[in-house]
Amino acid sequence: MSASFPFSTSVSPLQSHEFPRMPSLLKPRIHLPVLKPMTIALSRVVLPENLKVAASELPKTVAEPAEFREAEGLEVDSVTEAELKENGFRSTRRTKIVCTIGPRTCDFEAIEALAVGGMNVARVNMCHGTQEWHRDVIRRVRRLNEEKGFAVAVMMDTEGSEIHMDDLNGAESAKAEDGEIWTFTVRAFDPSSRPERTITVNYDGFAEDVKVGDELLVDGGMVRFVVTEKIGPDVICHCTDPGLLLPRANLTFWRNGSLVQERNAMLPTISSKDWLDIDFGIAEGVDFIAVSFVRTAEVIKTLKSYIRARSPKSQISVIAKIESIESLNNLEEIIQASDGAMVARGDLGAQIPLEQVPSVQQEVVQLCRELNKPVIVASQLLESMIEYPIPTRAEVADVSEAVRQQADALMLSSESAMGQYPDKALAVLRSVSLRIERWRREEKHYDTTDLPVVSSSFPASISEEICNTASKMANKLEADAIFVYTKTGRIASLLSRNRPDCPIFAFTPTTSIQRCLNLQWGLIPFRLDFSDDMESNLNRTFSLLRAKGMINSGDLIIVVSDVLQSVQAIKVP
Ligand SMILES: Nc1ncnc2c1ncn2[C@@H]1O[C@H](COP(=O)(O)OP(=O)(O)OP(=O)(O)O)[C@@H](O)[C@H]1O
Ligand SMILES: CC(=O)C(=O)O
Ligand SMILES: [K+]
Ligand SMILES: [Mg+2]
Repeated sequence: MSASFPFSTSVSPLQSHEFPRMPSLLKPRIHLPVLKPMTIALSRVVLPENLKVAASELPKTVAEPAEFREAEGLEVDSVTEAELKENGFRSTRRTKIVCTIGPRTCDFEAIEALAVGGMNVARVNMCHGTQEWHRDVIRRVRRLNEEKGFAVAVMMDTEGSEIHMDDLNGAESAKAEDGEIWTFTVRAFDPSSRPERTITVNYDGFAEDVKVGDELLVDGGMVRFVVTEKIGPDVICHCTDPGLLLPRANLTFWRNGSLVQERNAMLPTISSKDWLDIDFGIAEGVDFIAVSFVRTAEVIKTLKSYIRARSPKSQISVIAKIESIESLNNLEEIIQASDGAMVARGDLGAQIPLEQVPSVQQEVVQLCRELNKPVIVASQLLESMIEYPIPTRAEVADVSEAVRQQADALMLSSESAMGQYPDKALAVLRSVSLRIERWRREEKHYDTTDLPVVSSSFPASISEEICNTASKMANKLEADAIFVYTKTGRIASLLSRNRPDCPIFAFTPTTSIQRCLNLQWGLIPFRLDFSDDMESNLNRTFSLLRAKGMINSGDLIIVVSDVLQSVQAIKVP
């Protein structure tokens, strides 16, 4: 596994697409019924956490304390349930979808529409908005889960110490025309006193670090300027590639064809504002924290131990965003230390030549799979859908490629945060994922990847081998599904990592692990209280799922659990 990349340092030209396009015929949007989770009471064995008794020694049923009865039954995301019933579970979507929530999608109805459309994870980006704004969004997602039976996870994305422009005093964008003179400054202004064509930069060392002749790239080259003069805190620039400046757009500067990394490279990965946002995220109980501009594994380890100390019981997963050159040089250690990774192609494409982004994407996706970490492919998947109701053919090809690589999840950014067609963009991700996944199965593109051992202890490596074997068995026997009973989620991940042909029904007792599993490829997470008596667990789940119409008698199920270290092949009675 190679973790270093040879980079050329040339600046690659890429313009924003300016093709005029015709209004087009749209596929009808998919409307799925929203169903309440159904709770069916059945008697069962309740085993206290600290009581270790062989399953065979347990009575088949015991009277249970009242507090357990509440949580009894089987809960699955209501949209997943509808999909399972509609299409049969062999054809459910394996690739997960993360949607960034922004001004266009922040109200309850809009979030609900995204959830109905298949959003698995809602992302809030702390670069934008206030904590209050994000708190409202997070609570709406939680309320939606509670009231309407979704299991949408929440991801908080840190701002990080990137250099960016100000928020344009609330304007949606500003247009920079070819040849115009703009001033980038470290001075701040009141909205009323801001001079025309003047942008405040958030990094105090900015005016000192840039030199006359440097190129200033907005959002990785969507708009370009050249520095013509420096006057104290003001940097006077000449626009060489016109385009739209968006609020808080990222800025990089380049000298003689290389990215300039002077003092900004010394800024901390997690700024003091980020630590406040992290405290906020822990308090709000987010499921994932995505760390921007990670450079080393150390920062991930520090954050993970901070979360453990602040909130020992929380299940927050830390996602490393791969978007800087340094992260590529330390890729393997970073991914190893994290609970997952994101190929953040937006900033990545501003740090390395664009033509190197696809190979880095493939490398990160592959490495994550080897190390058993979920991976998200992010940014500009459907960029043109910010303005247009259908994607370009090239965008569909890009999404297809990420699905073909079997990334765990795809992410919408501006398309869902501030675009005109968030629901249509989501529907495109869904339909392309379904089509490409089916094509891959039909073509029998079976994976022959030999996955390296990831477990560090002997018992863990037994579970790992069981999962590998179970997946192979499922493919060979053309099983309808794999059922996995897991308290920690680990063996569900190990099964997902094998990318088997059939879906994986993951039963787990806690809602936080259920939400967390929602980011991983091919997993259909259910919340279910189960016991150490696998026979009774199975009988119970079979009858619950049969009653819901989600499985049928005669379906072939491969069963794995962290209770029994075994693989079973069972026909649903
Ligand atoms: N909470 C928000 N409030 C206002 N605008 C937002 C919000 N979240 C996102 N946006 C808008 O959507 C755009 C895309 O969102 P995204 O999260 O991808 O941000 P970004 O700043 O481009 O990237 P990064 O993830 O690198 O921070 C942003 O540039 C911004 O214009
Ligand atoms: C998502 C993100 O941070 C990026 O693409 O830069
Ligand atoms: K961010
Ligand atoms: Mg970024």
